[in-house]
Amino acid sequence: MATVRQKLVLVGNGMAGINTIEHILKLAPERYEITVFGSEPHPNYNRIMLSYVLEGSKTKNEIILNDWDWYNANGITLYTNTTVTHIDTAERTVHADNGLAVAYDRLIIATGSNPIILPVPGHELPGVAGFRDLADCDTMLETAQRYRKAAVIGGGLLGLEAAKGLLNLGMEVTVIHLMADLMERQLDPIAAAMLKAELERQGLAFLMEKQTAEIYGSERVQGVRFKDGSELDTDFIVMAAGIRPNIGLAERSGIAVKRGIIVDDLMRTSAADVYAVGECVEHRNVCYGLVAPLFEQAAILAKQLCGVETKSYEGTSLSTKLKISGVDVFSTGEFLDSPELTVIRKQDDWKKIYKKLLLRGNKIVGGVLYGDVADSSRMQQWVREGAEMTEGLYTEFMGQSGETMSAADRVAQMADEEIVCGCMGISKGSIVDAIKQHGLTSVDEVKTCTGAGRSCGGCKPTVANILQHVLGDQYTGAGASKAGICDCTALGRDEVVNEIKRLHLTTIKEVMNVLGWNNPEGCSKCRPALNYYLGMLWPEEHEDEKESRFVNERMNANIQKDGTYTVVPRMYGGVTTPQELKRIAEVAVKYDVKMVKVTGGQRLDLIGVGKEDLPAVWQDLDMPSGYAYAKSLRTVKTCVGSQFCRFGTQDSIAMGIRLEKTFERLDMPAKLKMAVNGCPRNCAESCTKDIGIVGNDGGWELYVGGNGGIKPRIADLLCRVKTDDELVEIAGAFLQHYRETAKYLERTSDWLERVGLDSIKQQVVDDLDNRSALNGRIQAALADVEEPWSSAIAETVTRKQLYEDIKI
Ligand SMILES: Cc1cc2nc3c(=O)[nH]c(=O)nc-3n(C[C@H](O)[C@H](O)[C@H](O)COP(=O)(O)OP(=O)(O)OC[C@H]3O[C@@H](n4cnc5c(N)ncnc54)[C@H](O)[C@@H]3O)c2cc1C
Ligand SMILES: NC(=O)c1ccc[n+]([C@@H]2O[C@H](COP(=O)([O-])OP(=O)(O)OC[C@H]3O[C@@H](n4cnc5c(N)ncnc54)[C@H](O)[C@@H]3O)[C@@H](O)[C@H]2O)c1
Ligand code: SF4
Ligand code: FES
Repeated sequence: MATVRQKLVLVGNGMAGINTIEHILKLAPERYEITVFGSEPHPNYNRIMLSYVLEGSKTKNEIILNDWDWYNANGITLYTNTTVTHIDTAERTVHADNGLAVAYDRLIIATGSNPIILPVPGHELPGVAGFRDLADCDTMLETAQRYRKAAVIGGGLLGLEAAKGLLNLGMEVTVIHLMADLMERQLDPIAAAMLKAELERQGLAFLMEKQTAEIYGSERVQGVRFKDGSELDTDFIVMAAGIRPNIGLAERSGIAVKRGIIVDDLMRTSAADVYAVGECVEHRNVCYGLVAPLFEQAAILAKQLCGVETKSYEGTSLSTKLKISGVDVFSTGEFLDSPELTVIRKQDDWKKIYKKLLLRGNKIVGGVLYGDVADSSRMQQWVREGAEMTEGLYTEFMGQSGETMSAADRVAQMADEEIVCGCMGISKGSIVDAIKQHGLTSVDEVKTCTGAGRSCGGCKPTVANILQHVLGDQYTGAGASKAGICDCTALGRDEVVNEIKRLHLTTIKEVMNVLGWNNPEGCSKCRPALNYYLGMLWPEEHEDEKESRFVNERMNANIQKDGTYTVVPRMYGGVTTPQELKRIAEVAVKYDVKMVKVTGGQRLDLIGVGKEDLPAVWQDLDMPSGYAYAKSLRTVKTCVGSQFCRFGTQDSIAMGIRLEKTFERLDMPAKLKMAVNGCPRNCAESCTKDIGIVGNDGGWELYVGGNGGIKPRIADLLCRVKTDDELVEIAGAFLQHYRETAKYLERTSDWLERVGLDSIKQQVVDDLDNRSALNGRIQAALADVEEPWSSAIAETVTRKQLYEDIKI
């Protein structure tokens, strides 16, 4: 006879509660019939990642931790949009706001916290929001579309992440802070001042030591008035002045509460068989607001509920990292100087690096890092185990920082018990064991198997370094050819691009710092690749780092073996005029070029121009650059087509010119060529082009992925279209999809073989929403391109430095 399952009810579908259920499902999957109540309409999601949803580097779907199928597959009954209003501890039943009553044998309360909304006059006006859940995120995203000025009240972790998110959305943001120092609960005044200076540099404004007295406005928020009488005009206010444990339900139901729901070391509340976990809890007079302690509590509670022997919960020593790109700040344990503590400090105002350790007696009790946080995990370890300071540890801390060590050395030096993933409490040793035992080969596999990287994602670069350390050359995340990056990092191309997106990294230096590059300067492989990925991801924000480009792209001309250059002006669609030809001839004579050559792409090449003459040649030609040197659209070769050819069914010249004018100048992963033909006779040879177009009676055929170079490949038919506009739209979607998913230097022919024609068809032809989104993004990127020759002529400094070797 099957055993009857006990009824387990969870109130609160958030991170701590569901983490407890995940443990229970592993420990005793048959033990409970599980019911979950959640006030929000979503399945369990990663609240930490709301900061990334706000800044646009993650979608809402991407932050779902357990989707609807997970609940079904594990036989869990989930009531979303349903708030439990009362617990009858005598009847062992919970009652919800929709009239539902569910009996329990065991009950977990995991109701989290609520943001503190300052009860000042005007706090109920439209335009005042908290930042706690997906609904708040939606409010902020919508507001940023319609309004310009935002104020964030509270300069703690949440306030600063909210402020940076709103800034990235294009708002003017002022942070209003009560205290003299930002993040005064985690940082000392020195680190706080460095942080403020960096955030000001990134564009945030600050009003310090300001106490909000009133929010004013007639229909919606118009401004804030402070106790000192000063005011700030604003269209929107985010309150991020701390959180308060959500204890209303427990209190109403007669369960003992103070600031939080009181629990003992086994997470038991004052009511029989009722447990609590997460931010709603008060344990030994402490309420937590970070996931690491909550996950520790969850693991202990799950064991307790499954009858597995467990240690008791003794509290957690906290460490924090701010999730803002370009700002590396870390704090653990105690962080303020005081007379009874010994301070070890290293401050470098030029490199903007600050490190501090605090000792009570000789025991390490806390510390702060700013600018270089590579030592964070070992520092956390020292504090966690209450390590005694020794000569060896002192030299380790004051000497070579983890940042200047190679990644391999850093990982090799880590002790097995050193925690790599602070959120989930996972050590280097357990990651190494999992890699070896389960044959794991990627960061994602480590995440699925061990949980490391599942919360804030901050440990992923270290996980990648451990994979490389354990697997050596077998780790395919590394190595130039496979990853599209190089040996300066253990991360693969997709991991690097995803992290750039997730962390909103905007410069090459920042990528290398934040993602723990082995070689702090990078190399000739990764620098151009990163420059491309950054420009592709952030077309408006990224400032092209020209010094990271290959020489031909830096010079806007191809260098030849004798040190001279070639100049190829644009001839859209291969069409020129007598006037243009005359000018080209005059320039060729004036600058004594060595040869004038007709290229395979239907234009003219002036070969043998001296470097110092380049700007003058471009100026005299008065034609745009043909990009013959660039990873970009080179030529659009056209046949004669219906304008003149007897067989022509389509105007290939007009279409070729339109395509060239639409897509020229945009950076691509590799060089790119097109051809347009007026009929299937295919005189302009579409089959060997990245995009080859063939006209027929009913419209156009679009071929992709052709190549006529070292590795010839005949293009595949992508689709047939009826109108010119549809053709340009699909070409745009194809190009953007290629830009976003190809490895740097990967031609469309290799890319197509790798990702598959069917998948490309689905993304750029069949999925109309995606097609239009891709077009939106390529248009945004095209809006930012400029003509390089005229820019070089206009910028005197560039001109002198690059072409005349004059140091300025
Ligand atoms: C923007 C943001 C960024 C963050 N970043 C970090 C970070 O980088 N690192 C870190 O460690 N922590 C971070 N945190 C904090 C972290 O997200 C929380 O500590 C964690 O989510 C708390 O988990 P919890 O399960 O206790 O509460 P929650 O995740 O809040 O879950 C509680 C759930 O219970 C529901 N609920 C409440 N009452 C009821 C009821 N009566 N009936 C039914 N359902 C109910 C709520 O709607 C909610 O969905 C961040 C928080 C935010 C908001
Ligand atoms: N990266 C992370 O780890 C991260 C990110 C976001 C949120 N969180 C967590 O979410 C929770 C909420 O974050 P938080 O920043 O709101 O809480 P917090 O308590 O850490 O910070 C609140 C800040 O608001 C300031 N403040 C209070 N009253 C104010 C007033 N009237 N005017 C101006 N400033 C005022 C305080 O001085 C304090 O610095 C915390 O538990 C935090 O740990 C963590
Ligand atoms: S492809 Fe057709 S239209 Fe174009 S030139 Fe050749 S025959 Fe004429
Ligand atoms: S440190 Fe946050 S997920 Fe690993």
